[in-house]
Amino acid sequence: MTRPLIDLRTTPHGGRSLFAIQPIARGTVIFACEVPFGHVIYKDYRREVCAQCFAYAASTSRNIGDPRTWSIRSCRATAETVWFCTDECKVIWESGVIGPLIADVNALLGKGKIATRSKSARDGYDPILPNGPPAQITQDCIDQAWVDVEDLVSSRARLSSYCSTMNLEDMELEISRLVASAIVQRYVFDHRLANLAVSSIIPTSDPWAEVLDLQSSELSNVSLRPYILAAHLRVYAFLCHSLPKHLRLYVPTARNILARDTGNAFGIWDGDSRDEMLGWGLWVGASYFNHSCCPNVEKTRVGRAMHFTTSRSVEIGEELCISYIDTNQSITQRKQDLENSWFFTCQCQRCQSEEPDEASPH
Ligand SMILES: C[S@@+](CC[C@H](N)C(=O)[O-])C[C@H]1O[C@@H](n2cnc3c(N)ncnc32)[C@H](O)[C@@H]1O
Repeated sequence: MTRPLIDLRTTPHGGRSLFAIQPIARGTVIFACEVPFGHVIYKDYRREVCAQCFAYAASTSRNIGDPRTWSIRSCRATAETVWFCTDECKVIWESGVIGPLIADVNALLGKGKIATRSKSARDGYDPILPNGPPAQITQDCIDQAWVDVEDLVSSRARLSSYCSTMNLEDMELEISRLVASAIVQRYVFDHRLANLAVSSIIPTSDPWAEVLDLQSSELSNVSLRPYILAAHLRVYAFLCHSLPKHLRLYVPTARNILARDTGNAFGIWDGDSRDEMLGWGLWVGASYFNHSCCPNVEKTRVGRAMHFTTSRSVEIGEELCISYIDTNQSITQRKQDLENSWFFTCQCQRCQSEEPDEASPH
């Protein structure tokens, strides 16, 4: 048996993080997470992204003469149509349980969205948070807003009436699809309908326990962008309304997923040059990599999997970090990006040693 290369430890500066427990040569794959626990491909890309391996038809790495959308597809009456790059991908997807179930659910969400759009509220008033976001965001007021929405969804009649006038934005529908796909995976796991190959750093047999173990950024996210609270509550009400009965049982877990999505999700990019972001997903086991502005690990998407490879040789005891942002930027820009999108102040060695540059004039 090979000795493990990495270990999860608590740091003084950035919560838990991964460390090398033996010297590691450059180019070593130190961790691979095979499938996302919940993902979404943006609406505009769905005909161009293979539902099985996420290959992008209009990728710049393909020949210009190639068709820019896929032609192989799966279309069942109950499901949303999905496209594939090859017959082989179609066979793999159709023989699985999760993909077809997610396509069924997405068809329901798509119908729900059409209904809500045609009757959308005109003045932006939303009874879900009637007084708008709280002036001072605290954990208590977020908790209270969730108690209030719970009250709304507890009555099927009030929920239907609310959903028939709600104004669900396109991005909120995408978030609903991500949450719904995670709920499907939880359902599949609980009912032992398929083996979930979710590789983890923390040994546990329950992928849902892994999701709950991820760091929540609910308070920091809502504090920085108060409109997110209403968006999350709308997504929740929409899912309570639209999901089939056997999945509705799991909808209360939506808050846990929403709280952990921002801060742990990875973009699904076209290739490593990050030309286009096609969607995003939660590769749960992979979310323990901290950020460094001088990283020693590179993340690569290989089909549905995320692989993590050392970009230089690493000594025993060294922290293993990826980069969450473009590290070719100035320290001011990096700091801003990390604070705005990831809600933390970077404590990496490079940021500690670099002098702050002149802030750009506004
Ligand atoms: C994807 S999680 C990484 C795992 C996380 N440390 C944990 O305990 O679950 C991202 C969070 O880790 C922390 N973090 C990551 N990189 C950091 C850094 N360079 N400096 C400070 N905190 C960092 C921040 O709290 C950030 O929100």
